Amino acid sequence: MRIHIRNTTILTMNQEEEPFIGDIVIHNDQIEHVIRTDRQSIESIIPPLTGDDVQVIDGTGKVTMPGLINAHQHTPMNLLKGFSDDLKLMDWLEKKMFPAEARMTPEDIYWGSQLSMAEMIRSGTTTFADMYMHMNQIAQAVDEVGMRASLTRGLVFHDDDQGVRIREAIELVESWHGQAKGRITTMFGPHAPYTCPPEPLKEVMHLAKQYDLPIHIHLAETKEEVITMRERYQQTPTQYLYELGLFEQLHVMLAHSVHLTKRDIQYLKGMRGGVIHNPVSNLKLGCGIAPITEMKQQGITVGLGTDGAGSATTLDMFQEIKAATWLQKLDYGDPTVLPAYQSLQMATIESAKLLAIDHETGSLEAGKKADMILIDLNRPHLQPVHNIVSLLAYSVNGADVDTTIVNGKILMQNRQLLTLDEQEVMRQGNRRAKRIVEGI
Ligand SMILES: CSC[C@H]1O[C@@H](n2cnc3c(O)ncnc32)[C@H](O)[C@@H]1O
Ligand SMILES: [Zn+2]
Repeated sequence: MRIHIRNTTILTMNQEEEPFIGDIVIHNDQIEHVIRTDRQSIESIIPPLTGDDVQVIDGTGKVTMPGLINAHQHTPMNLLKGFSDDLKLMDWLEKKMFPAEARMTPEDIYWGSQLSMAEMIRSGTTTFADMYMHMNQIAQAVDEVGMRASLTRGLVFHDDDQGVRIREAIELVESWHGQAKGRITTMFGPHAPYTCPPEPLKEVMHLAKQYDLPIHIHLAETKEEVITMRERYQQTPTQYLYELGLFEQLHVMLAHSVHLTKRDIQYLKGMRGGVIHNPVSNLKLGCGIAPITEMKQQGITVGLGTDGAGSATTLDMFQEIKAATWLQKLDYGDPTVLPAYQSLQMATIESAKLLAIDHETGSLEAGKKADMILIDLNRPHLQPVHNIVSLLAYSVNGADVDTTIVNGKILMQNRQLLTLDEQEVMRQGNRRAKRIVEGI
């Protein structure tokens, strides 16, 4: 099966290549050709593609770019969006989220994750990293819907149930890593320094080494977290992880990383993996501005994620792209800081590096998996077209995405979702959300 996208504006996100007019040919799950037709006729490069096994997409007036990669998510939390706003992180988490999550059934998780997948596909995300519980249900939903995902059983350690959660984390890895035609990968997910004492954290690190898998963890999200860690361990949260050998031994994805000292940034220098910036969630919870410009200057990879819809309130990665660049400009009082292209890199190839799947996705190159989106520029807010990169970073919204393709399969075309029953997902989501939050 081939898909031929004709006469589109292509932004490959490969080594700072400028956008160009061309064609893309997808063969099964892979990109077969990315062809510049502004310089050569397509017929001089490949024979005409015709017949039943070729689907042609007219890309005229559309930009084709790599699918966006949301590197930090809690997909079922979409069911908790908007029920408790304007609270401090710890009040929000401990008084509202944890009690609501304790009421969630495996079916709630299945439908809640699909609600998020519908929103992500609609707004141009093709891959996400998830940390939650009942991960079997999320993996099942990923398999059915067709997205690419890195799945992690979140581990919050209480004395009583440490063994159960670790067993669930191992079961997820053993049952799902490499499944769904290779679209699912897995990691180990100790939740955060303040919920993971040294002994269980060392056990998780040992497992990650044994299975040769990365770690996904929250870090230094609030000032309060820094105070708590100083009281408990006389260390910053980053120093705590560093002293345990985490950055030396493993590929690690660090969500948030807002409150880092200069020395903390030195601890991260040279690490495998890097930092996931979550600017909208950090704004909404009043956490602060992560020092991502400084981290990037030190060679640390910085990707982008929304966090759960419970805090971010939307899963539109185009909002994160804007927030990321604008917050750095504001922080430095300098509009030249974090230019548009770098912000797009964070949402594509840099996030792919964090998920350790940059050999497969994150840029449009022959041989990579066919994960891409088409954005319709035929709208007043996207005209005139002076500069494609500027439009994508500063003017496009998720609702401008026309087509979403993952692993060579079209998940949305002309804004119609093709692999999930959107009405049923919304009906289930609404019904279940009401029951979960009642009385909390
Ligand atoms: C144990 S599964 C993951 C766990 O993380 C919680 N969570 C959601 N958003 C945040 C955040 O911004 N900081 C820390 N923890 C967060 C979620 O409610 C789950 O319980
Ligand atoms: Zn989170």
